[in-house]
Amino acid sequence: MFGLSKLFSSKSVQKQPIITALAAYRSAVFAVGVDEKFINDVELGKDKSLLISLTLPFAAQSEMPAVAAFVSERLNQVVTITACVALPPQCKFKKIKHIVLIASGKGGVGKSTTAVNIAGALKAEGAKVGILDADIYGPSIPMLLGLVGAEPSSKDDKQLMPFDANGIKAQSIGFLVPSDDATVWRGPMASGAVNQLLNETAWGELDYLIVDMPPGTGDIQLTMSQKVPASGTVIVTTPQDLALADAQKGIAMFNEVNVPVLGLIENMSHFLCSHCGEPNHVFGKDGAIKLAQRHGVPVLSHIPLAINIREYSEQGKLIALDNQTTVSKIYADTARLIASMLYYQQPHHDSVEIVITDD
Ligand SMILES: Nc1ncnc2c1ncn2[C@@H]1O[C@H](COP(=O)(O)OP(=O)(O)OP(=O)(O)O)[C@@H](O)[C@H]1O
Repeated sequence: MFGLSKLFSSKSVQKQPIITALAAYRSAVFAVGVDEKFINDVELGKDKSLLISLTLPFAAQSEMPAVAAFVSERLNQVVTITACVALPPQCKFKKIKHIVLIASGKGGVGKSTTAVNIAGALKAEGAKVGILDADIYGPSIPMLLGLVGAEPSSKDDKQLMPFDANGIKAQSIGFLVPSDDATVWRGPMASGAVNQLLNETAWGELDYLIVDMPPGTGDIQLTMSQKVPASGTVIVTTPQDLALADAQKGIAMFNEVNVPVLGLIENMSHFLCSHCGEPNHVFGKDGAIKLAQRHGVPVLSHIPLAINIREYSEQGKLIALDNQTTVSKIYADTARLIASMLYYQQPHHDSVEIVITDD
């Protein structure tokens, strides 16, 4: 997949400076540069510009213009980079490469809004994406994806067909169970229902399945996080002390069940003043950063309190897919970071060899 056979199809291209320039690129997403094994082909255009084609092992297409600008400056030549996304073949569950839980210590912090927009942003970054709404207390994914009233269907009476929302495959516990029933559920019952939904939906091939978890850190959430074969979890919090205290419980819970915490997302982090444009930290400042530092996890993003996030949600549209908005860039940055962390945490990289000598 990442072979070098087709690499440098144009004989007149000098390969080493290109490899060196790509390797020197740095960002939070490409923290160790763009590896030469991602290069698919390099061609010289008629106008002497370089056309580099990459196959990325994680969803990060929207970063290519920045990589191209960097390489272009280094080589003093016009550079265009195109990229497709093909994750390494290992699957976490059936044909699903990664399952990512989106969780929160308390309700109402914007977990579901964040989950659908991360799913949308990963799709926009070139990945095959699904979303599973496991929030038995208040399944809101159907509303957020404009699927209210949709009826689940089955092709063969064995597997449920997922819904298609903007190319994202979606399934919700809300389609199957009235939410009033959920108040009396115990952990094993809830996690059994979610596992059934995970197992009995015809997801097909997915790079990332985002799971919108029920809020909180009780028996239900604990059992679910043990049972779903997740690659990692992202905890959504708001900046208030109470939300942060609950987010801390979330980190402890996932540590207990050995699900890696990829990071925190601080939602409703600040409000941008419509008059002066300055960020106003209505609910407090730096709390998420301090919490993250205490637990050795990163803050993946600070998402503002923005009227258009709520408006898009209420219309069943994904703001992450509207690249005219400032907010969509934040979701895109977050999605690329999550994708990159999932790739680099897998044990398929050349390990660093430590050599101990006598001198
Ligand atoms: N960054 C934001 N800016 C403005 N409004 C937001 C933002 N994030 C979420 N909201 C709004 O806050 C409300 C709650 O969001 P959401 O349903 O995603 O929260 P939740 O944490 O999933 O809730 P629950 O605990 O009930 O599942 C919604 O009206 C949503 O549109």
